[in-house]
Amino acid sequence: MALFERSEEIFDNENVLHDDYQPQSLEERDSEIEQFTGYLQPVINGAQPRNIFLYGKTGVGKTAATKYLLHHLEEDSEQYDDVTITTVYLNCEDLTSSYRVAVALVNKLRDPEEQISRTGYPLNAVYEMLWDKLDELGGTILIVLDEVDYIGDDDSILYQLPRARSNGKIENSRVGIIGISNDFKYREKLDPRVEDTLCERELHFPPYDATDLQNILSKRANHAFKGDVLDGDVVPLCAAFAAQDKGSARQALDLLLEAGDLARRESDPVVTENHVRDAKQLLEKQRIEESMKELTSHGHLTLLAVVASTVADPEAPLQKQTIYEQYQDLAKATDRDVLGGRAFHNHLAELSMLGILDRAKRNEGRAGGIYYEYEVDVPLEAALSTLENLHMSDELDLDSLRQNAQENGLL
Ligand SMILES: Nc1ncnc2c1ncn2[C@@H]1O[C@H](COP(=O)(O)OP(=O)(O)OP(=O)(O)O)[C@@H](O)[C@H]1O
Repeated sequence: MALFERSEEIFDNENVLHDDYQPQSLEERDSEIEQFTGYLQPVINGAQPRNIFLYGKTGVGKTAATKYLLHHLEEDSEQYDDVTITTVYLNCEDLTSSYRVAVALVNKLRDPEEQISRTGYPLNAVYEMLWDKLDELGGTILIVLDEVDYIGDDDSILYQLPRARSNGKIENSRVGIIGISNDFKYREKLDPRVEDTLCERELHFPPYDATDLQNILSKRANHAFKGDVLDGDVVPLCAAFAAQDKGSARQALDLLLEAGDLARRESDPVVTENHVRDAKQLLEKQRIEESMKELTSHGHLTLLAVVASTVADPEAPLQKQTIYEQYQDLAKATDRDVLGGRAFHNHLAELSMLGILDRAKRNEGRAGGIYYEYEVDVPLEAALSTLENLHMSDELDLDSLRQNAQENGLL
């Protein structure tokens, strides 16, 4: 008997729900697409392209809209003999300096046999190679720098590229940059000269609400699933969960895919609301586990201290001192050096930044000053089961913690 057999009950084409699938149409983004199209219009007119900056939280369609419009722009430009467009897409996640971006651009533009190595050249030499290649290509060259904030402070490329023509580095081509970021503070951090050029035109993508997400999901679900395998409340529930959280289409699609996958794994003929709820728990647990990998054992103990303090007194608002006392006991119980207050505070801040804890600022009036209250911002079950899977759980009695949590109605 074969170990693997093709299963055909649930999905028609599950790839449609994957992140890298490029949808044929974009739902609920009419006004953004209209504005974006207007910004790209000079390209078709054979004029100097605008530099465009797109921003908005993760999963709200910035990349999808860019790829969708550039595809149409290239296609529609074919009717004009005097317009040639080259588009280059770069995700800057691993490109944390101008040097790296410049090398990546040279290599994207050059043929495979002419690639350059990622080290060993002076920056100016790489820039020269880049100008030569851009000039050789001619026409309009649109460069998408996704996650542009990863480039960091060493961002001379963002100054050089848009000015390459006016500074006489290139003659035959017109270069336009499309920068994309989900870091709202990025703009403020830019050198004013870079900001002026990079953000010549800007476009904000707001989070989706539940109705938007329902429409996006329904369209995809039609292609992804076999007819009649989705219970009526599955798509609305995925949309509602994602809207409550971040308003991200990616999150909603992930949830729908995972729910379908669960139904398939359990050999159920229909995807139901329960699959969605189980999928949500599973994804949350995976997300916490992923984030926890970045933490040290003191970070793990800090989370455990918050969980233990919550279980001990579920109603009490948690301040740093209470959690710190729990943490000290836990660190001693596992034979670790106890961190000082400041270092401990940094762990609380990091857990908040990762979205595992919620940190609320409180103001005690004139005398008391400002302080923070903390609570676990993910399902307690997900936090606890993640902690139970860590090595150090052998050194601690997490069974009784789980039992107490159950007795207090927290699980
Ligand atoms: N309006 C939409 N219609 C159809 N699919 C969409 C829409 N918006 C987003 N998606 C889909 O959601 C997923 C995430 O979108 P996208 O990658 O464009 O988000 P993003 O805003 O660029 O996020 P990030 O900043 O994390 O890269 C993709 O699979 C995309 O196809």
